[in-house]
Amino acid sequence: MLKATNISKSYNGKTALKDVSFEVSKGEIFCLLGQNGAGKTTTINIFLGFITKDGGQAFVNDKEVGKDNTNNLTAYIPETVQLYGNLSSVENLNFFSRLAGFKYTTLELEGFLTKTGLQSEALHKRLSSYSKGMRQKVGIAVALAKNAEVIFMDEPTSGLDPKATAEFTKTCKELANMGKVIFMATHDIFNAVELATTIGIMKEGVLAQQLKASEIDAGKLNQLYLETI
Ligand SMILES: Nc1ncnc2c1ncn2[C@@H]1O[C@H](COP(=O)(O)OP(=O)(O)OP(=O)(O)O)[C@@H](O)[C@H]1O
Repeated sequence: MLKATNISKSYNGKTALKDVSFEVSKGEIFCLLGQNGAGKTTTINIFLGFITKDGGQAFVNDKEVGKDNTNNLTAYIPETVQLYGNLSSVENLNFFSRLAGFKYTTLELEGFLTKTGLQSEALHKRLSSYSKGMRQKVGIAVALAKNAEVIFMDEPTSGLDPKATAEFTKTCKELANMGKVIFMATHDIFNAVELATTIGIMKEGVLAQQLKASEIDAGKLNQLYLETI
């Protein structure tokens, strides 16, 4: 579903990624930890085709990023989801779905939004009144409406309160149960243990650790993280 083979990337001679390899299967959630500047966002940006790599290969569903068209297979939810504040979530979703080539009825659009846990009272209110967690739900609905197979997220729990984080965790698990792949960069060790199937720890552009989340608890992961970085 998602495969990196020896990906490397430098910026002005400075290594950002070095021989990064991993595989993520259908229904898995991969949480990538690492200090600021470790290379997490660069990894995501290469898979999304936002930047080019210097070496190695990135595959989404056996299609190679940069050679085949992988745009419709992926969705991206940045830390702050950019949407139109003067439009409602239904209107935003309609706009972004059409951009991706999909046309839905209002009922279908409402269905995608409520699937993410958004309250039905909020669906026709302007986005400018939404909290960060609510905006994130609209971002997830866009990924669902686009029928993306792989959802990339950057710092998704940053700035979310504990209830919003719990709702987000529940939604991610539902997406994984639907067969989606979730690949996220995060600093949230506790959420990574709760959410991930696989955890990676990146150090200075190298994927230094890869482990099954079921094999570790938050205390041990925290210790391993501090020993690794
Ligand atoms: N556009 C760019 N130009 C030059 N250097 C860059 C650029 N983008 C990233 N870098 C460098 O590449 C390295 C990896 O950065 P990256 O943003 O991938 O790290 P990160 O792990 O996502 O960090 P953070 O947790 O702060 O988001 C860093 O040394 C960074 O300074």
